[in-house]
Parts: sequence; structure tokens; C-alpha cells
Amino acid sequence: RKDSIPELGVQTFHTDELRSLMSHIDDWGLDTFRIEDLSGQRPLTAITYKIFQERFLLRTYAIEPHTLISYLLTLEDHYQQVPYHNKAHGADVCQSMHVLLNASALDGVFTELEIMSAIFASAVHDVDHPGVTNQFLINTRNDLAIMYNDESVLENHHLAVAFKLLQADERNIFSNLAAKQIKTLRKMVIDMVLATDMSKHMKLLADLKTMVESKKVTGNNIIMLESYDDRIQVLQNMIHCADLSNPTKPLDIYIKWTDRIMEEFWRQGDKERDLGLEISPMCDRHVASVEKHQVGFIEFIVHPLWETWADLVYPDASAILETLEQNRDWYQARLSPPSSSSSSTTTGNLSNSPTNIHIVSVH
Ligand SMILES: COc1ccc(C2=NN(C(C)C)C(=O)[C@@H]3CC=CC[C@H]23)cc1C#CC(=O)NCc1ccccc1
Ligand SMILES: [Mg+2]
Ligand SMILES: [Zn+2]
Repeated sequence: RKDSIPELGVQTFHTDELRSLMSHIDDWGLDTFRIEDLSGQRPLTAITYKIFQERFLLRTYAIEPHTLISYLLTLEDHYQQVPYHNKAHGADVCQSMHVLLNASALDGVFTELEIMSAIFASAVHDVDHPGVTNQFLINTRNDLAIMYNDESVLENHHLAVAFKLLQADERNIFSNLAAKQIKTLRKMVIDMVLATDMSKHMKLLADLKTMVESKKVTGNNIIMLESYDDRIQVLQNMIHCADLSNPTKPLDIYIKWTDRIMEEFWRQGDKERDLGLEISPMCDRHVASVEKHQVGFIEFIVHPLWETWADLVYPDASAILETLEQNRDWYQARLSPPSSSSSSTTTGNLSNSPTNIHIVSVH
């Protein structure tokens, strides 16, 4: 008996509205929060199912719809209910990767298997995230740090959980792939998820810059990638860009992600305070994070990465880079102290949490 699968993969009382939203699956800035509400709290299943359908991956790899739904629902249930690194973030990175793969500079560059690997890696990349950093797990001698010898502890765990869930027959979406295809997919997914460890950021960016400098394109400006190393390096930077895409989204969406990550950082700070540990940067909710932190994330991490990505796929990511720069200017305008001293008292007592800044900008 085949349980009939709902049209959009999830049970919802808002079929028309959800269908309409999902028709924008190819657009940058899709409102993942709205999809979370309309999909019965199933944003990851709804979004990933739609992308697999849109790219005909079920047909190409003979994936049974109910096997895919069963895997996605279980994967989604293994994302923890933490403020930021939850199923909505997984869904958001998956949809962002889907859009990045559509860059015209990458037209026909990646194989169907590489594309499915990238979508799958994005959907699983933070599964079972406990809402604390690798350093916190290492400092508290957490079992995960012992298990993975302090090396990319979270990212190794996300991968192990994702592949463990595939072992059940009713969830094995890759059961009809050839052995060699499974081997290739597994290696690429591992390489991509491990690349989302922020400690790899500088090396990833340096190699991307080298690639941009020596960029080879075909007649119609399509990037040429000969070796596995070149291909996986681009895919690793894409999932890294997707993971760092919050500041490139429409401002109201970016602010919501910032509110969530700050709450997650502050809860870690609360744990560190209770444990008598030194409180990590940006994690002390009783200290308005110093301005250098606030713009530091965009100035020193997000913008350099997206500027380089935009170079590689020029002009495909120009609008994204433009939004990032507008958002950065918005934050800076609200963080730099006003010139006259008289008004310093009003902004002085506004803690620099994004919500307050938002209120200031509105009123
Ligand atoms: C969405 O904002 C973010 C989203 C994510 C992260 C991440 N940080 N890191 C490292 C760099 C610490 C990670 O390893 C995380 C795991 C993997 C990838 C990136 C993650 C930071 C921010 C921020 C900020 C940030 O300062 N906003 C500006 C700000 C802060 C306070 C008040 C107002 C504004
Ligand atoms: Mg992660
Ligand atoms: Zn992530």
C-alpha cells in the first residue's frame, strides 16, 4: 500500500499559499520563515522535496517519493530546537545552494550527481547541531569532542548522523545508484560539509581567490573546471557561501537570522558563565557586543567571501553582493556614534542588539 503523498510533500492547511510560495524556489531571498509556518513546521522537507522534483532528481536516480519524504522527515526531526542552527537554517542553506547552482557561469558545469550531492550536503549540513561551537565542545570535553579528537567536531557529527539515517531501507534514497556513484556522492558530501567548519574559511577563500585570478572560461563565459580538486573547491565555496548568506538576504530576513544567532551565542555564554568558563566573543548577553564585533562579521568574513564569489561568476551574483553592501551600510549607519554629543544619551542606552537598531531605524 502506497500511502498517498501530499502534493507538496507535507501536510498543510495552507496548500494554495504554500504552493504559491514554493513557486519562488529559484529566487534569492525566499522567506524560509514563512515556509516554516505554512508547511506545518516542515520547511526542510517542503523545500528539499520541491528542489528534488524541480531538478528531476527523483526520475534521474529512481528515487521513490515516499522514500525521499521518509528520509527528509526523519532528517528534519534530527535537527535540534536551538535558536539558529535548527531545521529552518538547514532549509535556508539548501534553497540558497539551489539558487547558486543556477548561476549562468556554471551552466552545464556540474553533473547531475554533483548537483544532487550539493543539495543533499546543504540539507544535512547542520543536522543534530547542539547550538554551541566546536570550541565550547572541546573546552567542556564533550563526548563529541572526544569522539572526533577536537577536529571539525560538529561537522563530522552532522555527516555521521546524515549517513546513519540512510541505513534504513525505507529511508535509503540512494538505493538505486550504482556503487561507484554512491562512493563519489559520499566523498563529495563529506568534503562539502567539512568545508562549513569556519576554521577552514581562510584557506577556502585564499584558494578561491587563486582560482579567480587564473579563471578559465569557455566562449560564452562558462567556467572550466578540469580536476576533481577544482570542482570540489567550487562546490565547497558554494556551500560555505550559502552558510554565510544571511547578510545577503532582504534586510527584514537578515535581522531575523541575526536575532536567532545572537540568542544562540548568548545561551552558550550563559552556559560558560554557569560553568565558570571565560565567556566567548559575542556570547555575553549582559554586554552589548562591541561595535568591532558587529561589523566585523560582514567586513572581515562575509563580504570578502561574497566579493570573490561574485568575481568568479560575474555578473551572476552582482545583485546579491549589492544587497550585502546595502545591509552592511545600514548596520554601520546605526552603529557609528552620532556626531553631536547631545544625542549620545539616547543611543547610548540602546544596547546594540539588532532588534533595538531596527526600532531606531523605523522610528
Ligand atoms: C546572521 O549572523 C550570523 C550568522 C552566522 C554566524 C556564524 N559565526 N561563526 C563564527 C564566525 C563565530 C560560526 O562559526 C557559525 C557557524 C558556521 C558559519 C557561520 C556561523 C555569525 C553571525 C553573526 C554575526 C554578527 O556579528 N552580526 C552582527 C551583529 C551582532 C550583534 C548585534 C548586532 C549585529
Ligand atoms: Mg555548521
Ligand atoms: Zn550552517
